[in-house]
Parts: sequence; C-alpha cells; structure tokens
Amino acid sequence: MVKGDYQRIIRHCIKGEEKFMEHKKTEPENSETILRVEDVWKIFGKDTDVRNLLSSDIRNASKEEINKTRCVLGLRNISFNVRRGEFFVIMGLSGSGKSTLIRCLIRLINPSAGKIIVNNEDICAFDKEQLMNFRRYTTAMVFQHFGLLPHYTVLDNVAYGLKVRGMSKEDRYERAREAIETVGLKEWEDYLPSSLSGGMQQRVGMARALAQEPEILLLDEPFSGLDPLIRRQMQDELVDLQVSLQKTMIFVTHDLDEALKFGDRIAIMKDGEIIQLGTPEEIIATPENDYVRDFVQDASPAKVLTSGQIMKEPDLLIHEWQGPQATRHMFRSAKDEFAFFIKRNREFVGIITRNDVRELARKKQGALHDILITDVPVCGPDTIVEELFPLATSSPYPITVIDENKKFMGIIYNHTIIDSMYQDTEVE
Ligand SMILES: Nc1ncnc2c1ncn2[C@@H]1O[C@H](COP(=O)(O)OP(=O)(O)OP(=O)(O)O)[C@@H](O)[C@H]1O
Repeated sequence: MVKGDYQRIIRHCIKGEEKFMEHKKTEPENSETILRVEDVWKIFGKDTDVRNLLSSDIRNASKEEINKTRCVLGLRNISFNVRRGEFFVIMGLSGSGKSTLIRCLIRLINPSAGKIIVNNEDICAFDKEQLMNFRRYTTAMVFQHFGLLPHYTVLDNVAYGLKVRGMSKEDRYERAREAIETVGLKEWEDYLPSSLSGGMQQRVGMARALAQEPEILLLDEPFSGLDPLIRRQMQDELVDLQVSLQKTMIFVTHDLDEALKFGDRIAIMKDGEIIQLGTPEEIIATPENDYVRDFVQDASPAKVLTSGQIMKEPDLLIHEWQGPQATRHMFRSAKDEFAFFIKRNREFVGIITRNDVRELARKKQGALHDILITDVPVCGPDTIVEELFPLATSSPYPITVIDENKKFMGIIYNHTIIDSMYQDTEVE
C-alpha cells in the first residue's frame, strides 16, 4: 500500500466511509502496471523540421534552443508507470505540457518519439482501427469544457459513445441510466445540457465517460471551470467514485491542493519535463529542487505527513509482568512523566504516570493495573497529522500509535506535531 492510500483512508474514515478503508486495504501493494510511458517526446512543428531535430543531439538542448528551430518543445523524455487502480496526477503550471501529455496518452496528439504501452501493447504502433477500438473500449476522457452535444438530452449524451460502439438501444440506455444515477443526475435524464449548471454538465461529462466502462479514465482539468464550492463537492465525489469503481485515473491539474487531495502519486511538470514524481508526502517532505520547493511551500506538511512518520520511541515501555517497584525504579532513570503499558504480545493497554507509580510503590499494595489510565488518545500509523490536532487537544496524555491489532508502535507528543509542521525537509 502506498502512503497516499493511507491519507485517503483516514480522510474517508473520518467521513465515516468504511468502504474506502476496505477497498484500500485490499489493494495490492505492487498491483500490475496498466500504462508504461517510455521516453516520450513531443515536438510541435513541420514533420521534416521535427525529424531533423530528433535526429540531432537534442537531449541536452534547452527549450529555448529547440524553440529557435521553428519547432516548439511540448514534451521531453517523459517516462513513468501507472498501476491498475492508481490515481495518478499530472500537475504543472500553464504551458508545462500537461495537456500535451494526457492527449498523447490516447494519441489525440501523436508523440514524436517514445512508447506508450497500455496492457503490454504500444499504442504508438496502433493502426487507425486499433486506435479507434482503444479509445472506445480501454479509455475515456473528461475534458474541462464538458463537450456535450447541445441538442441531445442528458441521456442521449451519455448513451452516445455506446451508440457508436454499436450497442443496442435498450442496452445503451440501461448503461447510460446507471452512469447518470452514479453521478447523481437521475432526475435530469430528459433535460438538455443548457438547462444544467456547470457542475451538473461536468457530471454528465463524467457519466458519459463512466458509461464507457473504460479501464483508464483520463481527466483534463475537469473542475477548473467550476466555482470553488461546487468544485470541492465534485472533488469529493470523484474520490468516492474511485473508491467504489477502483478505476485507474489519470488526472491533470494546475492546482496543488487538488493534486494532494487525489494523487496516489503526482508527476510535477515544468517545460515539458517531469521534474519530480512521487507520493504527496515525498513531494512535500523532500522537494527535489527549488522549483518544486517554491510550489509546495504553502502546502502544510500536516496535510500529508502521517502519524507513523512522526511517532517516536517512548522513554518507558512497561511490560505487564513488571511490578510497581521495578516500574518505579525505571522511572528514576527516565525523563518522561508517562510510561506505556503493553501486554506480552505488545498489545497496548494504557498509560501509567510517574506520580501514580510513586504513590503505589509507597503504599506497597496494589498492582499496576490499578493505576492504568486506559482512556487515552490512540491512532493508527496512517492518520494524517492534521487529523491529530483534535486528539492532541482533547487529552493531557500523548497520542499512542497502534497497529490494526492494537500492538504498540510509538507515541506522539503535542510538540512532535508542532515540530512536524515546521520541519524543513526531513521526516524520520
Ligand atoms: N498545437 C501546438 N502547436 C505548437 N505548440 C504547442 C501546441 N500545443 C501546445 N504547444 C506548446 O507546448 C507546450 C505545452 O503546452 P500544453 O498545452 O501541453 O501545456 P499545459 O501545461 O497543458 O498548459 P495549460 O494549463 O495552459 O493548458 C507549450 O509551450 C505550448 O505552447
């Protein structure tokens, strides 16, 4: 499981969406690669100019040098893999090459060089018919400008792609209705797009893509044209959708928050190149250069770091076979005011305070169990730091990190949370 999964598990658990947890738990860590992009270049220009350029030594040429040759550099040396079921985000500022890249992935733009391998076949070698089938059956794309047919109803818009596939009217309407219901527009089937708000039209765009039942869903800045509230709602719905459908999604955005919210992994582009590819945490915690550092400087590490990354070893870990005297002795050489009490199998039971141990040892009667404090804050190793704030403020005790079998993993003090937010680049 990649770290990005953990973040979203927690986000959704907090929203009470257990289904997400179940889904992500079952997702294999090394799930199969569905898409492999190998050394893809796109140079815009006349064929002969592009050929000349590609046969020359352009690997070391700057974008400006290339652009001086009557050609424009779109993409340079792009390579990455996408796993089946992954939410892969391509992020960059305007002109960085995002749209060119996502369009190359279905050959709406033909790459000038390189391979794009989907399900072990290089789509760059496809003939017209293979390409048409690939676009009809394997992929679907959602665009920023919804691209709906204005004189078709919502139902017909959604069913249209299935019609060109040759599906019977009954079957395509059935599938279209299901997709429309999935995006929450059941009551709007018979309306024309002009009667719908921007957000609703984008839902139709989404339904149209989903009705195709593609293996890979490509989304090119689908929410950019929407106002912030609707945008946020649509973002949440898209995450839910991926949870329930487990689709491979490739999502283009210029918005870092959107990228962090969705991405299992994010590819950051600049001048036609991927300059960093990693999980949201990797990108926030270890930006590879100044450009990425500038980009992410406003993003709070608290939004991406997890409790497992910031937890510490406790000063004192007390095992259940240890008695009050031994514990008191151990406290003498410890700085901390708390000890963490665990069973033989490392199951976490509770916290013991220095004062209570001293009192117990002084009375010379009673057991550690008598002074155990069990109402203490706990979390899993994957809780996002931001989600720890309420836990940290609701209790005088440190937060204990436990695994899914309640086994003790580490502890987090309030000051550790604060430190993690102001740390520069290193995460333990
Ligand atoms: N058809 C074209 N002909 C010539 N140059 C192009 C063409 N399409 C894109 N480019 C150039 O390729 C580079 C990448 O453009 P692209 O549209 O992919 O960027 P982008 O990151 O998607 O930007 P935006 O967010 O503004 O859409 C830019 O320098 C652009 O000028």
